[in-house]
Amino acid sequence: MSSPSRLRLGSAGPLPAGDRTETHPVAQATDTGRPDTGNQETGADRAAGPSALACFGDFIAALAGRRPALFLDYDGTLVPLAPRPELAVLDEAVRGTIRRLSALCPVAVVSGRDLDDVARMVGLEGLVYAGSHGFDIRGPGLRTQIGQEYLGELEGADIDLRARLAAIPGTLVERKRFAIAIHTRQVAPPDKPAVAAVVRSVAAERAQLRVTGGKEILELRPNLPWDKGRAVLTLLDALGLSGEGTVPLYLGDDETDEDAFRALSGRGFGIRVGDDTSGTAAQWRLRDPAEAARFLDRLAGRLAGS
Ligand SMILES: O=P(O)(O)OC[C@H]1O[C@H](O[C@H]2O[C@H](CO)[C@@H](O)[C@H](O)[C@H]2O)[C@H](O)[C@@H](O)[C@@H]1O
Repeated sequence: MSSPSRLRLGSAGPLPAGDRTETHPVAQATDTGRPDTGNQETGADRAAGPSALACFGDFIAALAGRRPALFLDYDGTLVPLAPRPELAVLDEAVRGTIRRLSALCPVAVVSGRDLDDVARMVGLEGLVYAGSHGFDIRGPGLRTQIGQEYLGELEGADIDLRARLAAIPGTLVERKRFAIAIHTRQVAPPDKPAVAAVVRSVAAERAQLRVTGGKEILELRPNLPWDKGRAVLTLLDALGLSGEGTVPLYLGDDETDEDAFRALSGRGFGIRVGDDTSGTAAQWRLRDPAEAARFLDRLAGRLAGS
């Protein structure tokens, strides 16, 4: 993505209303390109929105000739979830697909991970990366950080959390520049409520921070009206991608990605990755990161041919 040099907090304005205005064709495997025989739809599946892979032709039709701007979540979307963050390594083939896509359309990676961490895991130059759930953004000619005045509070909370969680086996505290993740994936089920209680207690003592959730994770982040949705809307404006010729696509698997799905409602398309798509604001779905990889590969092929 080419980019201007400055972004400011609030430049995205308030989130759009949560109503969904798009209508979508009934899920049918109508793609005239490569048929995808492994993704048969069932009525139950369809309730969550059509598969962007099984219904690839419909998906392409919904773009209506507009150029996509691609926003990609990392964990659970580009890579399967792993027992620990450092084990969620991007497959080389997927890296190649993202590289190919970045030559065909704007691509940004929007992650809960620390900015440097996700940029290293993806390992591609020239993309826009938004780390710490959009609080920390970097791209070619582009740099912005939201909530620097909260860093002291985060530092204090990090120290408190580590001290108070040390006695609970399996707890992992991951410090990102603008957030702290407390992982419970390795914690014994009976101990998980105790971890949550500590996190909520630390947050209650620090009004500058708020708690958000995710898959086997609790996070503390600056108590600001900022999230992945606001970050994506701001990026669209800042990168000159707000015109009618561009359609933003956001792939994500988790509750923090729902902020982006809601923000893009009426303006682009959300694609929820994962089995459980109940309650999502996304209009499309993909079963898992493997399907997401196949979808992205197919999208690259289609964009290269068009
Ligand atoms: O926005 P994302 O890119 O999806 O990042 C969300 C969080 O992802 C990571 O945690 C998750 O993935 C881990 C590795 O697979 C898994 O062990 C953990 O249970 C998941 O919650 C990352 O470590 C966090 O910092 C991100 O906020």
